[in-house]
Amino acid sequence: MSTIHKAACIGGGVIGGAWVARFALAGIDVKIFDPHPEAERIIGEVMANAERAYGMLTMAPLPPKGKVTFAKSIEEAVEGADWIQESVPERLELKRGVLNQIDAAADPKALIGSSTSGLMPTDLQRDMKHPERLFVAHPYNPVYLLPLAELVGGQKTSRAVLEDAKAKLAPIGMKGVIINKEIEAFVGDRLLEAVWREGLWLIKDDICDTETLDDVIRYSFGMRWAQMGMFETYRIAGGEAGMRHFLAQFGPCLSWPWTKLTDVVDLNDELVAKIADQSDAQSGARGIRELERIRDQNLVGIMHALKAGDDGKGWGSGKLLADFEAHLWAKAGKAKVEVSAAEPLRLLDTKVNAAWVDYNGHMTEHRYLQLFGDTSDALLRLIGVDFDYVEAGHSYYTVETHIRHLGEGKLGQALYTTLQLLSSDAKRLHFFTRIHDAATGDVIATAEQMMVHVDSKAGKSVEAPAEVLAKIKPIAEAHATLPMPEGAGRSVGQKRT
Ligand SMILES: NC(=O)C1=CN([C@@H]2O[C@H](COP(=O)(O)OP(=O)(O)OC[C@H]3O[C@@H](n4cnc5c(N)ncnc54)[C@H](O)[C@@H]3O)[C@@H](O)[C@H]2O)C=CC1
Ligand SMILES: C[N+](C)(C)CC(=O)CC(=O)[O-]
Repeated sequence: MSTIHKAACIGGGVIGGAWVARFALAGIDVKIFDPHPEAERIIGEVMANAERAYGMLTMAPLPPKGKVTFAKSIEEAVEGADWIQESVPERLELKRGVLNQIDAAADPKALIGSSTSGLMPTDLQRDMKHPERLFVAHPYNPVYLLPLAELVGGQKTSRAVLEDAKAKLAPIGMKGVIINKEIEAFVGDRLLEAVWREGLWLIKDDICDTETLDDVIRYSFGMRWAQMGMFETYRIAGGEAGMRHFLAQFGPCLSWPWTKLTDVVDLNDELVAKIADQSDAQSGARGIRELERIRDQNLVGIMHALKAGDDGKGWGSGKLLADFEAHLWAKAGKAKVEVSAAEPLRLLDTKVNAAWVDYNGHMTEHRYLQLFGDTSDALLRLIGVDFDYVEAGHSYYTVETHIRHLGEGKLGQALYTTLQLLSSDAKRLHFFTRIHDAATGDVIATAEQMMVHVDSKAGKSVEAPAEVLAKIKPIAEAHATLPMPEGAGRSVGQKRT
């Protein structure tokens, strides 16, 4: 698999800082050059929000975080890098100067991506000595969560470079889409600019205020667009006759006065003040980092929902997340778990993250089940029941769970889980899992569970194969000597009088 070994980020503002987080959280060392006097603080804050978001996004084993260092010059930053991402302000002359400097100092084989939102790559690469490796890699904010990068080549960009860039983005959880032809603002910003322009008119003409306009988006088509794009959505809107009927019905609207798109609004001081004041009234009570955290948590929730889409196969960005997680599990290899007769298996280490906390201010009940499920998944991987095994048509299904809540999990609290095998046979695994407070070792919850080995295609229980049973045997033998856990075999309730 084609991978990035070392990255350089030139410019570490809103977008550059989030590229740094994307690279570092994928385990890639990053060197940054940004002359801003507060660059380290700003990137540190973006990094903290990104780490918080990844804590919510996935339980898959992220690689050790890449080293993030600051260079004193472009030359120092790009030394040894095989992917260099330019994210300086959107001014052609400035970008050209920076890209020429990168080009002169970098390894000639290093890929150079520009974050530009709309400048043509042909214009950017004009004076470069190795222009074939320059392309636009246009991301979306926040880069560490939104997976898309539009890959756009200029006249001198090699097609192989675009393909290589696309391949190198996959292992960091991103989807590179190669755009056929260069055009200002590419595809995404062409669409966004159209909506933005129309929005400015609606505010200027007092049709609505910024809050109403945002509500119209987020309670309606904004939700649709997260899961299907424009054409698939409108195909459904055409009813059983699909897109042809949709076009026949709504095509005539194109000639109605529904849009002012051909007129550009005059963004004068008066309109700027009007929009800024309305935006302050709408969102000014919260700081930008707080808004970022709210946005990130919502985006994570959307991706989780989409991961379960299409009957669990995953859909759109959720399917991409599932693929990324499978890649992380495969890369991490088999976890080294100590099988001992002295204690249960320690299978999972985690922290209570913000999305797990409910209105009572502590970890909400279904997150306990999630941790118990993640722990039993870790047991299954240990005995060879991994993604390939499940794909081939067999698995273990949970048939019974009894959870006891003995303490609280608070935001940020470090936890670990342990699992004791109580009994097993050719079909069944019966085990007892504890969630511990990592600081004290105290048990805050337990679950007793039974799993049955199944032929998932036939939909019936069957005996596990010899190689799986052979891996269960040493665990069963070791755990046979452990005392029966307090609480095992309990049922819910009190005696009826
Ligand atoms: N903000 C957004 O939503 C998006 C922005 N982009 C693109 O990303 C690029 C950067 O935009 P933002 O991050 O929003 O701007 P920004 O203003 O937040 O950051 C730009 C950074 O570049 C630094 N810088 C200025 N001159 C430099 C130089 N000579 N060498 C190194 N660093 C230098 C600045 O100190 C600043 O930290 C632009 O091309 C923009 O079009 C792309 C997608 C979304
Ligand atoms: C406003 N913008 C043109 C810089 C936006 C983008 O380029 C993409 C995004 O994140 O919306």
